[in-house]
Amino acid sequence: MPALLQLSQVETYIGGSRILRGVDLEINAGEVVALMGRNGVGKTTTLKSITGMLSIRSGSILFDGQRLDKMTPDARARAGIGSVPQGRDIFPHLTVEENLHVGLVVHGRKGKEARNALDYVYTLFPVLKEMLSRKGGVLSGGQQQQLAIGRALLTDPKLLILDEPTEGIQPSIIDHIGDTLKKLKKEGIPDDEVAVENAIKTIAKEGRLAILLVEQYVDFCRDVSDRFYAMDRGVVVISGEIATLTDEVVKKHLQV
Ligand SMILES: Nc1ncnc2c1ncn2[C@@H]1O[C@H](COP(=O)(O)OP(=O)(O)OP(=O)(O)O)[C@@H](O)[C@H]1O
Repeated sequence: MPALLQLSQVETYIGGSRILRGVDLEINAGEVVALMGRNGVGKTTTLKSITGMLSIRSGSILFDGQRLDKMTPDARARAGIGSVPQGRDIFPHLTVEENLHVGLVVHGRKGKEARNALDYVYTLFPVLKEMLSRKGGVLSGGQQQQLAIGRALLTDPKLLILDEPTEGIQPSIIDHIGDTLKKLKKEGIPDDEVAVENAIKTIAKEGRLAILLVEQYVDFCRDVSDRFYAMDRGVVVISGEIATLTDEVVKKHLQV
């Protein structure tokens, strides 16, 4: 079967600088793939090249048999690319319910189909159902992340793109390495992060959509992903099954 998403030799420029220098990456239907790498290597640029926030200069992006890189961002979303950008992008002055409805309205989902889609989101993120009338802006970082993922799911994507889903949930996790990480892990991680992690696992198990996530937190990636790609200076330097993401690989390609 051909891959759901296939980037071939993608080059993307920002303001005259060649940021992506020939990225090759594939995602199969139902797969969870982690895109990793140190700061500034081009992970977000890769995601933006897929969603259409940035145009590619050369190479190609195929999605579900279509040439994605020729399409507008809107058309890409309609083709089945759902995205939660860094910073989450929820509407702070709209309620949780209104934020979710934006996802439905944009994709013209109504009636029973809309209700079923909402029920699925509430099953994944029960906290959202309890907070329907709250304003998005007053939710915690982790709740906002759940809302943003929930809203993206309502567009019925075939591929969900998440840029740093644990960011803002527990900043210390990103800052600390080694022992601190292990200690944090042993003592348990907060509910919000567990909710996001469990949701990704549930989605993965059901195989109803594929997920591409950019994530700095290696343990989180090991937990939820099937495969990984690591980038350095605008290209993929190593990729493979998540079991091959050894500490050695992490040290060589991911640690600062
Ligand atoms: N608007 C911009 N103008 C100029 N350079 C930019 C711009 N946005 C990003 N860059 C540069 O492009 C490179 C890749 O950035 P990108 O955001 O893709 O990296 P990243 O791997 O996602 O890193 P991070 O983890 O820090 O988000 C960086 O060197 C960055 O400085």
